[in-house]
Parts: sequence; structure tokens; C-alpha cells
Amino acid sequence: MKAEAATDAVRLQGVEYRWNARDPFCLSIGEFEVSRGERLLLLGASGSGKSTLLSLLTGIALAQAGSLEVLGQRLDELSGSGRDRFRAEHFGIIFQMFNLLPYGVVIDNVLLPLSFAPERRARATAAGGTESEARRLLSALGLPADIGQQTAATLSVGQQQRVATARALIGSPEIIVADEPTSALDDDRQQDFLDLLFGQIDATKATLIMVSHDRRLARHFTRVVQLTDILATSKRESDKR
Ligand SMILES: Nc1ncnc2c1ncn2[C@@H]1O[C@H](COP(=O)(O)OP(=O)(O)OP(=O)(O)O)[C@@H](O)[C@H]1O
Repeated sequence: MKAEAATDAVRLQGVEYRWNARDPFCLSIGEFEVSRGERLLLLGASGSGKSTLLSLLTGIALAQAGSLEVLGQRLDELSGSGRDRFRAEHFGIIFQMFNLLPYGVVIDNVLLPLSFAPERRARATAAGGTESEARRLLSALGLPADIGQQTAATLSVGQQQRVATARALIGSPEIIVADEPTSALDDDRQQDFLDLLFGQIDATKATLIMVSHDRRLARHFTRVVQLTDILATSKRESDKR
């Protein structure tokens, strides 16, 4: 479906999810909305369910109850392959472990999402060609000009993180999701990285949803939400007991 500009980026209501039926962990969200263009930081302790929530938002996991809409599209109305296409087209994802193809060269890693996302490919092509757009992003993220043909496995952690970020940004998806992308960096490099990321996001007006347990990042964002504050009331009460 066509994503309408008037809809929220993300809207959840009464969403429940367990990874498996016998697992005591259940993520249970009352209401949660993210407007388009927000830079949202979602804070929560380790194991509280932040990555699980990102898996639900991106359609990697499917909620067992409730309603979850992204850009006006209910994800449970899409088939598994439809959710995969929707994710590739509308989300740029920076994973906690980056998930680069280790034996692929940097340029191929950055271009990868375009194989599954015709609208993103068309935008990157219109911006001057897919390869030149990949190189522009790598350079804007502070990587040297000759890095494109290097294999991903030979990069430092900081370089891998920037390549993963270029891969998320290419073709200007509407929503950028980042799972603790700064956790491996010292304070100065965190600040550098966030400045570069925000600079690129400002240019495309994308929505940013970042999860972290590090509340010192809060000042960089337009809104900060504690995961415990969006849990369904019954779940919050049982956590207190
Ligand atoms: N792919 C998975 N399969 C099964 N269980 C999972 C999976 N991912 C997470 N879990 C479980 O879901 C619960 C919440 O984990 P999650 O990774 O969402 O928390 P988190 O807040 O992101 O933690 P961290 O900050 O340590 O990354 C944990 O009990 C975890 O073991």
C-alpha cells in the first residue's frame, strides 16, 4: 500500500508478544505512537524487551495480540514475504552486531537493501546512481574514499558501524531503526557518530527510533521514552510485585 504522509510512523495498541509459549518473558505494550520525523530514544534495562519491540516494529516478529501499524499499514495484514518487502522498502536498520556480509566488499554491503526495495533503488538512482550514492554516504559518514572494495571482515568495529549506517540510509527509507549502535564506542566517537547520523537523517526527514540502555544519549533526541512507561498497566503492576 502507499504510505500516506498524514499517518504516524508507528502506532501500537494492546500489543503482546512471547518468543515462545513456555517463555516467562512477555512484551505487553499498552499504547505507543511515534510521529513522522521524530528522533526517539527508547531506554530500558538489558533484557527488558527493547530489541523484541524493534523486531515487532520491523515485522521480523509478528505480535500475537493487538494492533501494530507502520506508516498506516497493519503488519498482520501482510504475508511473511509481504512483511519482508515492506521492511526492506520502508526501514533502514542498524543492528546491534551490524550484520554485514563479512566476505562481501563494502560497496556491495551498502547496496544490498536496494535488491529488495524498488522504491529505494529508484530514489538512489535519481540521486545520481546507486554506486555513487553509496560512495557519497560512506564519505559523509567519515570513511576513506578507497574503502568501497575492502571486504567487511577486515574493517574495525567503528568502520563496520558506519558501513551498516550507510546501508540503512541508502535510498532514504522513511524510518531508521538503530539497536544500541553506539555501545562499542567511547564518548567522543559516540558524539561524532551521532552527529553524522543526525546530519544524514535531517537531510531526508526520516523518523529515527534508537534503543539503548544509556540515558546519557537522551539530550540528542526530540523525545525519550522508557520502555516501562509504555508497558500495559497490568504488566507494570506485575513487574512491581
Ligand atoms: N530471537 C529470540 N528468540 C528467543 N528469545 C529471545 C529472542 N530475542 C530476545 N529474546 C528474549 O526476549 C527477552 C527480551 O530480550 P531483548 O533482547 O528484547 O531485550 P533488550 O532490552 O533488547 O536487551 P539488551 O539491552 O541486553 O539487548 C529476553 O528474555 C530474551 O532472552
